[in-house]
Amino acid sequence: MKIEHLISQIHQKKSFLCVGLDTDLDKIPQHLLKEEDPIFAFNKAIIDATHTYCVAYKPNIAFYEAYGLQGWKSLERTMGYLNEMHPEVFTIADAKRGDIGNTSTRYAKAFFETLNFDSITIAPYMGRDSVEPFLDFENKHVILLALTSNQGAFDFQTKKIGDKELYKEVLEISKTYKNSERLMYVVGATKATYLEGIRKIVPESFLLVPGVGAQGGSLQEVCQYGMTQEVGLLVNSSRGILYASQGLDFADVAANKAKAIQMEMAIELEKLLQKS
Ligand SMILES: O=c1ccn([C@@H]2O[C@H](COP(=O)(O)O)[C@@H](O)[C@H]2O)c(=O)[nH]1
Repeated sequence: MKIEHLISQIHQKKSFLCVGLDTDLDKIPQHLLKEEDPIFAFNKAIIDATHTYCVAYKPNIAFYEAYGLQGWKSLERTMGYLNEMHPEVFTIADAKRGDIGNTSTRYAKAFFETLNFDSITIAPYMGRDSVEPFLDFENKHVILLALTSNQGAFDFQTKKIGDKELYKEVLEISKTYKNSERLMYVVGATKATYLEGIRKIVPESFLLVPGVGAQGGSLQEVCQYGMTQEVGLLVNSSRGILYASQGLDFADVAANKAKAIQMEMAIELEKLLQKS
């Protein structure tokens, strides 16, 4: 998907919400377990209920790989459904891959060609030749982990190399990669105040921001420090939407949760329009 298409969706839907499809058989409503493919049945119900309130879906691949071949089939069906029924939504494979070049190319083919995702999350640790193979694909995007939402982010990402923190080096150096205009970055909502500094290095790049909802990050703070003229944000919520109810009404309750976030986003987008 072209970035202009994503931006136009954000303005049309007044939303920059990404719904995380972290589908866990231990948490989905019991009545779905009798379905032939419970993961897909749950995802389809969630997509049908939430697609008007969000612009992106992010299946976290771990939740599918955990169920082996059946999980992978459910992921394929979910992507097939999204591509056919909602081709306007941006899709993110939260896979956190990255390896030596020829291996990265195979990962890229798996997620961009076989599964037809628009983007994939990548760990930057193996450097340029592990990331650039993913950047070879036109209209596909690489979302590089910069400053993650978890506590462990402080183990390495904020440590200084010389006078600069590692996550800032990731941002600076990755801008020199071939096709770097296809890069986006992950920054946790729990690290919202860091966004001001991050925007000095990547003023226009889209940021995928997980960590609102279950992890306690603030949408308003993320917007205050991270929003650009072109919005530049995709804010993810997974458990806060998916598992708000485990009863028969789960999809309606998920829709209400997504709508509540979308309405807060509409206010932030209105503020942006007022400023310009
Ligand atoms: O820094 C990161 C990077 C990825 N994630 C992923 O996002 C979702 C968050 O789920 P919630 O239920 O909304 O907390 C999940 O798939 C994580 O693996 C992240 O949280 N932080």
